[in-house]
Amino acid sequence: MPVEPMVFPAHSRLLHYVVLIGLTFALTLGGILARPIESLSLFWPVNAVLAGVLLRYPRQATPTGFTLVWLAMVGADLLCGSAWLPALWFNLCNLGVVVTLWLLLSRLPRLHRRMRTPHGVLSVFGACAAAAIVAASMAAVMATPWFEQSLRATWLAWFSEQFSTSVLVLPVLLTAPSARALVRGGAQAIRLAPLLVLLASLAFSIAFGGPGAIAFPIAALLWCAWTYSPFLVSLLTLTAGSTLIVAVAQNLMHFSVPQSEPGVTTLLSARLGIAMLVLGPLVVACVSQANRSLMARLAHQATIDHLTGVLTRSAFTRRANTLLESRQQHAQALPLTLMMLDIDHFKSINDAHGHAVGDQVLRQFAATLQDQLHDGELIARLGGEEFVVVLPGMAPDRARFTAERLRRAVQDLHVMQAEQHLRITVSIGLAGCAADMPAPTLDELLARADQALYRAKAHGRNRVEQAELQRQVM
Ligand SMILES: Nc1nc2c(ncn2[C@@H]2O[C@H](COP(=O)(O)OP(=O)(O)OP(=O)(O)O)[C@@H](O)[C@H]2O)c(=O)[nH]1
Repeated sequence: MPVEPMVFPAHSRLLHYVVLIGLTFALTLGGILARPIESLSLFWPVNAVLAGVLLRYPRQATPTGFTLVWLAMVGADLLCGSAWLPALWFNLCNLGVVVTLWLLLSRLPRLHRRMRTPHGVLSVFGACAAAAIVAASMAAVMATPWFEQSLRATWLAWFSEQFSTSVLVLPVLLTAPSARALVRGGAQAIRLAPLLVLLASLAFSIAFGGPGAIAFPIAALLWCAWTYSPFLVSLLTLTAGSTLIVAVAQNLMHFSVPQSEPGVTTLLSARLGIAMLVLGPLVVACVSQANRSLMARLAHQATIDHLTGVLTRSAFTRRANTLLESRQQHAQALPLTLMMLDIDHFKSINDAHGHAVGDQVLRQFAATLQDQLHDGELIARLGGEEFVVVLPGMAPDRARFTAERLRRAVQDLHVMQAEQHLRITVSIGLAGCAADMPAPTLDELLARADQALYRAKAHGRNRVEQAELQRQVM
């Protein structure tokens, strides 16, 4: 889905444009001051950062916004002493990167644009390559008059720099969690081992040297990729990639490719190699994240009933069995009660008002029960309009009062339907064991509570019936 155009009040739009101009100006100034005199910078992250910001906050991605970005770049360049024509033209090349990335990526569905799918990661790589081709081609047009390099060498230098920088920088901005997600997620401990191994393998790459050494950190990066979030992995690929590029540029890794083709320098070859190297870890990071989310969703679906938000039958069975086993292990076993609850004449609600109203009744019924229960007490939906509650530490005689309270709360419940109040009642059967009695199995408890429930229905509904108390001594 493309990014939707948004309408904002004039003063808010103006403020956003001012922020965009300030950001562009500061980034460009920083980039120029950091680059060696009279040469192309080792990194020019301005274009990728601006594209990332505009993709995340598309309010200013308008013709006016792009023009202001260009003017701010030109202004910063002129301030640093560039001549007018090169400043205008080369910043138009830079703008070409921002606009191409925006045009190609803003049309992607959000999931792909935020690199949550392998398709998204590959699309970002493709868009970075396309943007680098646009900038390199534009720059090469003016290469001969302004550079002492050939057209081919200029094209290759621009392409390799723009491609590698975009591939390293853009994923950080696209995968960065929003402020709201950060607050919701809270502080989380991270496993340090993959990070430490990555740092060690980077140091080893530089110490060992040679062209093959740029691939040494790949194993550690893959370990990071299936351990950390895509955002953290993007930060690590940026750190690892830029460290290696600087190391190659400073000749710390002691290798050089023979310049068989004009313009193909050691740095250019290493830059392209390093850019391609980070593709694998980024894909792995997004696949593992998707896998983790899927597992969490499946676990949630298996545990929580989607309609009422209480436990499912299978989750209830697991937890209730654990409860009964732990009761058995105590020297002084605590009492315990299980209740079966069944809404009366629920079929007639469905028949008279429709299934959707029936669902609403089920939701409000479950919410009413949850309101009445305390921490540690279990509630689950066994199926249809039948629910079960377990009260650990409460003997059936006392639990009867709780059951009565639940019955009255349901009786007082008003479900609004087409401006009418719908009323329901519930029948409850309870069974349990007193303190120091042997723990019955869950199936036994359910069967006894079910018989009590049957009696409650038979005796006129909207009532509580209790099964015989288990009297056997442990
Ligand atoms: N709306 C809705 N209805 C459901 C759901 N699951 C089961 N039902 C309906 O629940 C009704 C259960 O009806 P019965 O078992 O005959 O019981 P009853 O009408 O409550 O009668 P008594 O239990 O004897 O008081 C059936 O009509 C089912 O179709 C659900 O998830 N949503």
